[in-house]
Amino acid sequence: MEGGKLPWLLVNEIGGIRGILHSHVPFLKKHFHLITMKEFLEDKKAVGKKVQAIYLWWHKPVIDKELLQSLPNLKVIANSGVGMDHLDLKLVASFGVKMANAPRAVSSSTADTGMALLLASARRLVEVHNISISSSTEYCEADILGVKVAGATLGIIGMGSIGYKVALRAKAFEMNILYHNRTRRKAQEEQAVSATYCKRIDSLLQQADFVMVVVSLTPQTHKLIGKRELELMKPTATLINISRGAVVDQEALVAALQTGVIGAAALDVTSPEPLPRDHPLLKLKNVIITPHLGTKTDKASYMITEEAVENILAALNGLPLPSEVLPS
Ligand SMILES: O=CC(=O)O
Repeated sequence: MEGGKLPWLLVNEIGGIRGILHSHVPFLKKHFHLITMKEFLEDKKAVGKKVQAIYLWWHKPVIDKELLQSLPNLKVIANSGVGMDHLDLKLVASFGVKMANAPRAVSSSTADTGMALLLASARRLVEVHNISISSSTEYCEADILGVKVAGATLGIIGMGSIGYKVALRAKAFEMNILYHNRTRRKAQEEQAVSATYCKRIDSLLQQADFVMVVVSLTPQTHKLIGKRELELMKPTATLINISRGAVVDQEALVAALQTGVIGAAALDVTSPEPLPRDHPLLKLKNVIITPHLGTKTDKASYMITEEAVENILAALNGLPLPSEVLPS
């Protein structure tokens, strides 16, 4: 636990289910003395005084008042992703601690996840995979007919950097693109991806064959897609969620899928994650669920760590943080 002159960086653990990746350790060690939660808890007082930064790896460790109180020299918390809904931003700021996220690193891989879910749901990849590996590989064509993606309409709710990259991909798949966003994108950006702005979410929901939710979770977007919104969608439509589970009213979604109000759902996020093993969503044939795959690719996850290091070093050197997040 020596540490030398490098600043001390607290991480949840190294490797394992909730730990930073082993492959990132050499890079992190060039800049910091790494300390894990386990080491911190073994000698809270001595270690607590030395920690200047925390790197949150997929929401861990949990930041609460008690932890903040035991780290008197903490200057900055960097998050391994873009969504900050798991952090009490006001609480952290009240300790004079800065916060940063990693918006640059995540957009392409998260957009790929959205597109992968769209295609997998449209072409029923999970169902047909199961047929292919079952003992009887016979099937009736009528049972595996999918939805033609080219010419179908995709409605993107939330046209930030991830939504925009989804639109770029959807354009290449010859889809018609509608989007809804608090603020309209510039005309040249709309033209670049051939997207049409819908001021009202309702009109997007009524027209789309695929609705993809890409907004951040905030008090305003909590249960943005509820019973009313699902009922506006086409009975053949698919809902894809790559934002946060709580943006969709999950009970209403289960009912909509069970009763044919909508056709299918493909969810990278749920509430909670993972779902309890007896959850009705896990029993539906017209649902695909992935375990918050979002950004999880080799390059994106390394870039996230690079972005975190950039932010932490800026904070420790009293410089502006490239991706500072302020409490609203
Ligand atoms: O969930 C992914 C992120 O917050 O970047």
